[in-house]
Amino acid sequence: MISFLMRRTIPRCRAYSSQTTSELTKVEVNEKTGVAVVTLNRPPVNGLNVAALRSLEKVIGDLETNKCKGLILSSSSKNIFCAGLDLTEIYKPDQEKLKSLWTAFQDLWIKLYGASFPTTAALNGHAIAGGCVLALSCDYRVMVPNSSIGLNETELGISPTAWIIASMQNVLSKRSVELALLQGRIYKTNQALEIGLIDEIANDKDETIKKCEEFIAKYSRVQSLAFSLTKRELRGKAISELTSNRQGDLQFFVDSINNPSVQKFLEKYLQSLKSKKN
Ligand SMILES: CCCCCCCC/C=C\C=C\CC(=O)SCCNC(=O)CCNC(=O)[C@H](O)C(C)(C)COP(=O)(O)OP(=O)(O)OC[C@H]1O[C@@H](n2cnc3c(N)ncnc32)[C@H](O)[C@@H]1OP(=O)(O)O
Repeated sequence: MISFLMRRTIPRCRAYSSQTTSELTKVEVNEKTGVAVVTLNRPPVNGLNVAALRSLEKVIGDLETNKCKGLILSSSSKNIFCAGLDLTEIYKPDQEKLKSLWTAFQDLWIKLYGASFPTTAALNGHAIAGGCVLALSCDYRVMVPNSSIGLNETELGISPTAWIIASMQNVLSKRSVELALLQGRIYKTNQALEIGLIDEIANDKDETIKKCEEFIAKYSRVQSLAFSLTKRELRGKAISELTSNRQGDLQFFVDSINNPSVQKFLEKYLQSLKSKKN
């Protein structure tokens, strides 16, 4: 359990106190503001396996319980926010693990997208596929230059489900969503800003966090209850639709991943990622 100690005399530079809940997700809470920096920590690329998804979901649940004032999602990697689902878990998958993976991803999205406090993504690097979904589930995105963000699922041979489309529709125009999803497009930082996929560019990781803090501070005069009820009104429909069709959504994912042409693509894709270094 994360405890919130509001010691107002703590100097600014020491305000964040480390409260590690797991090696996979580090949590630091600013004791002055009640804002939590949650850092994804699964090297090398923060690939999302069941343990990583569950760890982040638990942290968000704890932050809810402790009436967190805001969340800044970050990464311990130098140049990668998150490379999406762990591809090794969806290539030649164990069927039970595959189901657990998608169920954990659904659970995490429900918590993050529906969080009752302001949420931000401090994108210190690439945010691809599931990594982009994490960013889109937040209320605000700040990214460093020369990084990539987008949903490349159609390139992988799978199609985004309704709740993922809803997350993108929340942020982009209908036209931009169509182009982004149908083309499986990955955007560079400046292109992402142009279409509204991110909200701001920052020079480095520290600045992404500072800009996220500034965004969250804008809510200091807003009543927490009004904030959470309004957010629920805005986002509740997409969440309810997933909640009432979790099994169907899971089956669609499992069938998509088991499709032989998707498996064939994944084999080549993984090889191409590995051979980049040679
Ligand atoms: C309903 C049915 C459809 C369901 C899905 C639809 C909904 C969509 C929503 C969510 C989507 C979920 C699916 C996914 O998330 S699948 C994951 C897709 N991810 C990617 O395509 C990203 C692939 N990676 C990259 O492009 C690059 O690695 C990059 C992140 C840009 C970083 O590049 P770089 O800094 O050059 O690092 P490397 O490429 O050398 O990578 C370092 C090592 O990490 C391995 N790697 C990379 N990505 C992954 C990954 N996602 N999972 C596991 N491993 C990964 C890479 O192979 C290198 O390994 P090694 O050091 O052993 O060579």
